[in-house]
Amino acid sequence: MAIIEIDLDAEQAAFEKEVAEVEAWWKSPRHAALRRARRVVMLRHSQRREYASSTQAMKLWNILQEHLRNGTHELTYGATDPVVIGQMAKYQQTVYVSGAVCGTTRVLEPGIDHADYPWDTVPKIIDQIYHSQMWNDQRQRNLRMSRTREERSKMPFVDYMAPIIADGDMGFGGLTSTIKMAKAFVEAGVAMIHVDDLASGMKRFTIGQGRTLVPISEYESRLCAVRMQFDIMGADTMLLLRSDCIKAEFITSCIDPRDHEYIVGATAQNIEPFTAAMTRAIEGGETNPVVVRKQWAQTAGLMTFDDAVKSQADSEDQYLSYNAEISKAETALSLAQRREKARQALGKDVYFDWELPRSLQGQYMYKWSVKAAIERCLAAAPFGDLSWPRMDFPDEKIVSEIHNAVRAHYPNRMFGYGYTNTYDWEGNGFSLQDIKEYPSRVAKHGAVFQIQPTWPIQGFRHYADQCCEVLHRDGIAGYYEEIQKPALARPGIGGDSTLELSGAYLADAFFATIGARDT
Ligand SMILES: C[C@](O)(C(=O)O)[C@H](CC(=O)O)C(=O)O
Repeated sequence: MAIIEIDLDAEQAAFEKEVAEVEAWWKSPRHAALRRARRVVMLRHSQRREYASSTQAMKLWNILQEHLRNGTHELTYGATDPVVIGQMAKYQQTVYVSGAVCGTTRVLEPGIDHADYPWDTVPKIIDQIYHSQMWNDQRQRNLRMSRTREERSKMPFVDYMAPIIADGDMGFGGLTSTIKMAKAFVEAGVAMIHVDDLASGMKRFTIGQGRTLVPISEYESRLCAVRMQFDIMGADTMLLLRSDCIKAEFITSCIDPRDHEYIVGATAQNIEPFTAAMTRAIEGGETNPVVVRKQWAQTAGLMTFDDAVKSQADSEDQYLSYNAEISKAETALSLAQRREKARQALGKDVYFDWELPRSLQGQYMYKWSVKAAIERCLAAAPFGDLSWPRMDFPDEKIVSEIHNAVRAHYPNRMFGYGYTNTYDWEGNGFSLQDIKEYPSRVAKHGAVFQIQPTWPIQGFRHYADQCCEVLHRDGIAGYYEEIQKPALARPGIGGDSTLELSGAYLADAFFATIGARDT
């Protein structure tokens, strides 16, 4: 370590110059001047780096802006395998990396999408994918430039440098983990990540329990942490603001008044807390909270406070007067403020207790609504580039309602949209033609980036089953007949392109360039 004489004026001048550069950088259309340039520059180290993440983010930004202008959309798969991603580059403009897929297939201890995998799992996969993209790009360039112009005119040029969009889940716990995750993603070359408002480790798919949200304030802190880290690195990396409000059933805390309108309480008097019922049920051998809650709810009179006012008002006019009062509020009213307004309108206290339904883990019950989803999208909007009110069922009406409400404040807002493996198209009355039209319809509402994220689980299982059955049933002849021959016959898969795709000639090119004679 060298202790050196420093010119304080020069140090100050360099610092002020960098602050001015950051403020100028943030004047671009993509940046809301939400962050504090001086604090950000104070958090930077002295060696500035350029990141591929910025290059890929601007490439993605331009792709999505083009779709926004044209009312079209990018629809891509989740994927983690470099061979698969090499093929996707022929058809899709981007690559998505799913947390559920990584948490199931790329970790020592698999687990489906409780997001309980290590925070650096997905960034490391992005790093591997980005390196494979660069290798494909290098391989292709060497092959093309070893051919004549005439030959090249007949060779398809594949843009392997597809921007990668990654699942940052809920940021993996504390804000320092979120910051480290964001840094690792930028260093790996990601173009965009999404971070959501879910609680860590609270997804209980197997028992059918709904998702658990964190308070809006915690969600904002997560997003601010990610944006701050991008700014510290001077990276143009994009942030997709995901909210899982739709179909959420719980929230971890009532600390933020903006959530109070949606927290559910008991209105029946003299009932025992859910935790007492649950503890007794466990002692009796029933451990599924969904079963116990269903039974307990029958006598609890569960509803939001506003609904409790409506049910306990002595007249429609009393409730209308309450509703008129709360509708006038400029900011979200806390439960205490709602209680006061109800007391004035009804002339009595409204019985409502949101502590009674709390789970053994302390979660409050939550009643989602389109209004709640809109408010969360609006709270998050200043921190990122696209919004994604995640839903796992097709409903263009909800999409348009939320997107239009957000665009009333952010006119050119772009949106993400995800399809899950269990999308119940038929159950929602969709014909095949409706399904064909749906992505373009939601694109017209700004959903320019759409994903089928868990294809590597459903699709791979499907085709792996087919291939394994062929080998099991017909041996290598079956492999030859049903897989090898069709693959070799397919352009860009087999034949001499197998050699090209393998890139074996690249090593020859290295040796030829080195001039090595002993190979
Ligand atoms: C997109 C997602 O976060 C993922 O991990 O791929 C999942 C996918 C799924 O559950 O089908 C999600 O939408 O929550």
